[in-house]
Amino acid sequence: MTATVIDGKAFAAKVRAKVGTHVARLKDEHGITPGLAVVLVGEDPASQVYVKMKGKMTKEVGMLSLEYRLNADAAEDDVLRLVADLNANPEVHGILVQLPLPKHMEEAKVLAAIDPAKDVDGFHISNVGLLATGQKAMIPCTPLGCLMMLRDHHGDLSGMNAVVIGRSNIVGKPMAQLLLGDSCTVTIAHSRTRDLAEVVRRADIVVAAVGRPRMVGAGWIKPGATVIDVGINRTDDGLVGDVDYAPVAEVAGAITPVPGGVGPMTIACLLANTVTACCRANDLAEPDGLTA
Ligand SMILES: NC(=O)C1=CN([C@@H]2O[C@H](COP(=O)(O)OP(=O)(O)OC[C@H]3O[C@@H](n4cnc5c(N)ncnc54)[C@H](OP(=O)(O)O)[C@@H]3O)[C@@H](O)[C@H]2O)C=CC1
Ligand SMILES: Nc1nc(=O)c2c([nH]1)NC[C@@H]1CN(c3ccc(C(=O)N[C@@H](CCC(=O)O)C(=O)O)cc3)C=[N+]21
Repeated sequence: MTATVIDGKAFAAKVRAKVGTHVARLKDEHGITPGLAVVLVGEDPASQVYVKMKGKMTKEVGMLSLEYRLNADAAEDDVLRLVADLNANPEVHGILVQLPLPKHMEEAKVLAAIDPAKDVDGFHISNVGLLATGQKAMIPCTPLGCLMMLRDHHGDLSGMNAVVIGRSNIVGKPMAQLLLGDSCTVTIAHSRTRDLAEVVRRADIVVAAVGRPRMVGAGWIKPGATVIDVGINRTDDGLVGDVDYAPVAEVAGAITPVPGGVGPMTIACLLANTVTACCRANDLAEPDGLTA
């Protein structure tokens, strides 16, 4: 048996098309162009690639794309001032500060400075708290993209056993919250988890967000389980996920590839969140199916 490949690239294109339709409607009917501002501090090559991809796709769906680049040795205050300007700028509906920030900056402080209504990453503690209490929030893009693919593949997720490997604030924890919100029985595993293989073998849904190339092997997977690979690891063999793809695909029921899985969905969800933020800011109806 070979797993169904969940084509994140194709799914992301559909999400972006839907976003584009709404952007056109906001322009035609309300004279509003949703705007996304991306802030990049420093010259990390991977971050530069993502920021470039984000800018290109933002423009493709008809939104305003603003990019701000600061030197790696910029002061934290420079970033805070820029964020304050963007908070006050009516053309900007979404603000993303690319992570990680240089070590001399306090990430939590910078994230807390972003207007929660413009926090399209969903990293502000207000949005984290709203998600945790089941209220309307901005949802982090990577977990949102994973949830969309899972709902599309399974329909109802209620009662399924989900294991999330990784407990970061940007992927693991919000992913677990979303799965709980869809009534999964959720386990969060991390570096101190005992007998990870045995924990993962109980899962109907596995989300791997670790950052260790090909860590999740075929022997960990319950036959027929759905495997979502969030990992992006650059190795000598090129870009690989946290899942040992070929052997796992022999056991799993469905699997996302790397590249072409979660990554493109992350960017599509960023655009979706920007439209959602723009609609909320203007008291307009939100498009269906673009948030959790
Ligand atoms: N496709 C996309 O759009 C995105 C992809 N990514 C990728 O996803 C991966 C995870 O990212 P992120 O959450 O930011 O990473 P972090 O490094 O912040 O978190 C990694 C998590 O994995 C856990 N972990 C590390 N080693 C092990 C192990 N041996 N066994 C079990 N758990 C372990 C850590 O546990 P502990 O907490 O105990 O240290 C931690 O909770 C990376 O490859 C990253 O590049 C990230 C964001 C977006
Ligand atoms: N504030 C903030 N928000 C983020 O969402 C954020 C961030 N900081 N810092 C870095 C991580 C990483 N991330 C990715 C986005 C797209 C792909 C993506 O599209 N990947 C392609 C491959 C691209 C390639 O070849 O490198 C794919 O998987 O098919 C990957 C990773 C967002 N992140």
